[in-house]
Amino acid sequence: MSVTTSPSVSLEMRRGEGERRKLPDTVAEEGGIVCLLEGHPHEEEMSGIYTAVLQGPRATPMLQSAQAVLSPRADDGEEGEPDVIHTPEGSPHSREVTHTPPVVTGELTHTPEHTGVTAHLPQTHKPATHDTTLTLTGETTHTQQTNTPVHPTSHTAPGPSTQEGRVREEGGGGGVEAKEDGEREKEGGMQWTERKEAPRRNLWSLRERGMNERRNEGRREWPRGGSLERTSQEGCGMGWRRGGKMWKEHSRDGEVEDGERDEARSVLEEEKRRVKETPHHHILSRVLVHSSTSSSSSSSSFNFSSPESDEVFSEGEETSSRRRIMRRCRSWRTFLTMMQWSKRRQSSWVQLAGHQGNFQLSEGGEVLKRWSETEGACLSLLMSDVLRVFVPRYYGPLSRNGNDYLRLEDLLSGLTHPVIMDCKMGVRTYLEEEIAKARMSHTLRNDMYQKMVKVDPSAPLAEEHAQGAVTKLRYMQWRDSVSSSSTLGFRIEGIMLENGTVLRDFNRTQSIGQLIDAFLTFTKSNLHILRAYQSRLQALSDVLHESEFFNTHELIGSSLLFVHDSSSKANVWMIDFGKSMPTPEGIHLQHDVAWTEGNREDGYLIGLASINRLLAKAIRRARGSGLERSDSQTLAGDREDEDEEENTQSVQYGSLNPAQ
Ligand SMILES: Nc1ncnc2c1ncn2[C@@H]1O[C@H](COP(=O)(O)OP(=O)(O)OP(=O)(O)O)[C@@H](O)[C@H]1O
Ligand SMILES: O=P(O)(O)O[C@@H]1[C@H](O)[C@H](O)[C@@H](OP(=O)(O)O)[C@H](OP(=O)(O)O)[C@H]1O
Repeated sequence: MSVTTSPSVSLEMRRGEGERRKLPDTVAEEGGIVCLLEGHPHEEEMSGIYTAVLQGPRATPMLQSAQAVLSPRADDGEEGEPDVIHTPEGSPHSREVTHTPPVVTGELTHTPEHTGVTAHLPQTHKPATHDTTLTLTGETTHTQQTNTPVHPTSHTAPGPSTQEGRVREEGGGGGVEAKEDGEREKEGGMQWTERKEAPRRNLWSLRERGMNERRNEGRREWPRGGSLERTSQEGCGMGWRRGGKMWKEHSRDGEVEDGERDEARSVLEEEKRRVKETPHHHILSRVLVHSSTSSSSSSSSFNFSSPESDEVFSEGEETSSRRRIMRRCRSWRTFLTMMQWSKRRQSSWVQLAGHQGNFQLSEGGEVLKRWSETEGACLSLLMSDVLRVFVPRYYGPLSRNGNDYLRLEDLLSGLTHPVIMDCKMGVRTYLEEEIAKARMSHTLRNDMYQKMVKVDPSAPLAEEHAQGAVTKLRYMQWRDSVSSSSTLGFRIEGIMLENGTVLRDFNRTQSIGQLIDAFLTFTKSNLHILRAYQSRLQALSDVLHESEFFNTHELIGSSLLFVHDSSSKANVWMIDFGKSMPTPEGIHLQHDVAWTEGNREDGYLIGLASINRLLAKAIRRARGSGLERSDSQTLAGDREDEDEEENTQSVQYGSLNPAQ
């Protein structure tokens, strides 16, 4: 069987600001497999995961992301599965790959002189009777998410316009062509259906638009205080990783034929087994996690094995180590299968802080957060509060396979290389009820003792060392006191930089100077971004004073999520209401005064004011690097202020009152 993909396989790379590059020297085969041959001149830059846009009437939506590195070598092949690359002499860019695994035999020939790519495919693949064009974009874009119910919006647009399509959509013009289901099916005879609702708008779009509609939709779906609706008919498979175990749901949608699915599944199992035996690698593990999801799922789970671990794709990875790891992925067929099954949309989504395994990326620009009655109630109220513009949209609860979730707007959706920072707000991160509980029972936590010792071996008391454990309250109070929570009313939980590096070591980041440095690192001292944050926080501050929700709730353990991307737009979101409680009758919180047990004050506004103050200082310092005379004088003045503040930073807004 011979299949021709035409007119070309083009691969567009978008990394960094405005950088776009077409890289035509790639190899593809039907089904959306794209690989970059080892030694390809762009191999290094191209390493990464790319989102594929399948086009053409018979393009099967089998691939949504692909690792654009393939390093099969003759000597890497397992017995019975030789992978051979022939490099025609004198033709550095042209290679012939002959693949002869036991079950699948096939051949891919790439002729860069021509625009076409010819693929001789094994019989196990479905025949393609029409031309197929495959385009990869090396960036995150939610519009390509093609879980069964979602059709790639770029179906009628060439790959490079994928981004443009999204931008048009953001602009509110609805520029992306969206055809009705029937039309699509007629057109291509495809088995997928179009999701009529346009994919989620971008973070930066005017959020008011459609908000009421959404809210009403939310109300319809789930009356406040009502019970959870089962909405598993959404039918999207999803994987959830918990304690290293993966369970799967399988979609009812059968894009991939059963035989193929079973076969691929067994190959996948084999690969998982093999990967277990190989050292963990960020890129590979991410690919594997993705490919472990059900075949027709666009959902995926992220597993951050420890707060320090960083499974985010690291672009700073050493090339040779990348190659080494990818070589371990040596079965051509397995690799292809992994790619084919990697059906989730590509996203830079990361869970920066919080409980591991609490989130899943879902389809349609949503994330699923593990259900919490308290958080659900807060989000419900917030959707009709003035604060709603600062809160991810809440689409109601969702039950799936016996698990309940909150459906939330994915705040990273549509962003290219987002840069994010999570600041936990407030002068304390535990509820007063937790103090009462701690008094009743002295449950000891070894895990918290371990975390404590890791940060400061001298922190536990002799008794705690002896028992190798601490109470949760003790740990939480210690956490608040060694970070900037107690003194400044907020602390940095984590930062993800543009290149995917995740910084989480802020346990003891407490001084003004350290925090300003962190802000400058986070914003790369970009004045535009710093100012954008400042103005967003000012707006938040104004709205908080108007908010009924804020007036009537104690916000504990809630975060502000700072997000910007390469376009220098910046936004701040209020997230995590899992411990936000309605204040008892008769208590009216001011949010900007010190906490003493019983007054329930959370110090949220103390934190906000501190961040604002630090941003102002960071701005002055960033400006100072411009070396205008007046600025450098101000800068020197600032430094003195900071030193002074650092020395006088003993005010504890959270009055430590250990219960033990
Ligand atoms: N709506 C969202 N969109 C995108 N990312 C999100 C969203 N909500 C949360 N996150 C990511 O998940 C992380 C943890 O969120 P959150 O604080 O809500 O989780 P949690 O498990 O309740 O935390 P904690 O353990 O502190 O209570 C955030 O730092 C952020 O990176
Ligand atoms: O950030 P760290 O240092 O890892 O510590 C965690 C953090 O304080 C969480 O807020 C807390 O969950 P809650 O806010 O929900 O209580 C969690 O308690 P937990 O382990 O009992 O979940 C702590 O382990």
